[in-house]
Amino acid sequence: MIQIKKVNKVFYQAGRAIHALSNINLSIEQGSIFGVIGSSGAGKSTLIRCVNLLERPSSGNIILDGVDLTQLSTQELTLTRRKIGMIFQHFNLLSSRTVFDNVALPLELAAVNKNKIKDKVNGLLELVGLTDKRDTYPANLSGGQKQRVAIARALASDPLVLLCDEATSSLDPATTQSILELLRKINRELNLTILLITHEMAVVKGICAQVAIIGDGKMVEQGLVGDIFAHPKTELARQFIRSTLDLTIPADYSARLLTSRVENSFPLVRLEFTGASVDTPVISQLARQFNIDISIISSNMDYVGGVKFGLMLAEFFGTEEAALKAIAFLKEHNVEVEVLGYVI
Ligand SMILES: Nc1ncnc2c1ncn2[C@@H]1O[C@H](COP(=O)(O)OP(=O)(O)OP(=O)(O)O)[C@@H](O)[C@H]1O
Repeated sequence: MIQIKKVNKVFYQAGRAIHALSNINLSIEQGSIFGVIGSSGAGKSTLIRCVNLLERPSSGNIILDGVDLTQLSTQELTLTRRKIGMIFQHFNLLSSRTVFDNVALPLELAAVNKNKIKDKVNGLLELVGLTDKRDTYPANLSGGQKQRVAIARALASDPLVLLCDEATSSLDPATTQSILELLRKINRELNLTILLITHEMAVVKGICAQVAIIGDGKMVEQGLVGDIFAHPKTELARQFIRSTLDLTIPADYSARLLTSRVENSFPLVRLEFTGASVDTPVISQLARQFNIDISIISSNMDYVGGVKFGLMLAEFFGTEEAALKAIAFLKEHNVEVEVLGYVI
C-alpha cells in the first residue's frame, strides 16, 4: 500500500546540512495501523510529511498504491493527495467555519455538488459522533471534539490512507483513548490504512499492529508490536517500552536508600521481565527456595502480543547470601535485575 524506499531528507540551514532522514525503508500493508515512534527531533514529522510530499525527499521514493509520488507532476500530485488524509496535533480547523463547514471544505474545493456534500458530511459527523455539533464553531469544542472534526474532514475525500501527526499529543489520557478507539473503528469499518507518528509508546501499544522506531533520522528497529515488546533489540526500543511502565522509587524509600549494605538493611531491586524471561512463577519459587521474604513495592506488568513483560520494584528480606542467590536465580531465568540500593 505505502512503500517508503531509501528515503533521505537533508535540510540546509546557515550552510550546514541537517540529515533529518537517512535511508528510511518501510512497507505498510493496506488496512494496517502502523506506528512510527521516536524522540523529539528524531525525524518523525519529516517522515510523515514526506509521505504526502508536503516535504519532498532529497532522494528515494514514496509509492502509494503502486504510484511513485515523487515522479508525479504538480497537477497529478494534487489529485493523488486526495487519497491521503491527514490529521495534526493542533487540529488545524478553520475558526470562522462551523463544524459542518470545516468537514465540507475539501468537498467544496473538489467542486462536489451541494446535496452530495450535505449527505456526505452528515454521514461523517455521525461516524465521528458529532451530529449534534454540526452548527458549532471550533472555539466551542473540546480538544477531543476538535480532533473528531479533523478526522471527519480528513475522511471527506474517501482517502486510502490516513496520516496522523501526533494526533493525540495534546489530549488528556481519557480523550486519547477515545480518539484511538475512533481510529480503530474507522480502520475496521472503512479498511483505511493508518500511519501514525507519536512519541508515546502507549499509543503504539494501544492501536498499532506494527511499529518502526526511529532515532536521529535512522531506522533503529521495526516489526510487529508484540515482537518488539517481547524482544527489543536496541536500547532505544527498551527505553520506549519502559516509558509505558514508569516505575519510580517512592520518596520515603529514596530517603532511606544506602549505596552499600549495612546491618539491618535490605536490597531494593528492580526486576525487568521481558519476552525472554522464563514463563514460570519465579517470585514464589525464589521465596521458597532461598528463604527470602519479598515485599513488592510497586509493579507494572503488562501483556502484549502474547507476551508478559513489565517492571517490579521489590525489597528482598533475608540474609545477604540468600539475596545474592535469589538474584542469580532470577538472572538464570532471564529476568533483568538491578540492585538500586539498600533500604535501612
Ligand atoms: N524546515 C527545516 N529546516 C531545517 N531543519 C529542519 C526542518 N525541519 C526539521 N528540521 C530538522 O530535522 C530534524 C528532524 O525534525 P522533525 O521535526 O522531523 O523531528 P520530530 O521527530 O518530528 O521531532 P518533534 O517530536 O520534536 O516534532 C531536526 O533536527 C530538525 O531540527
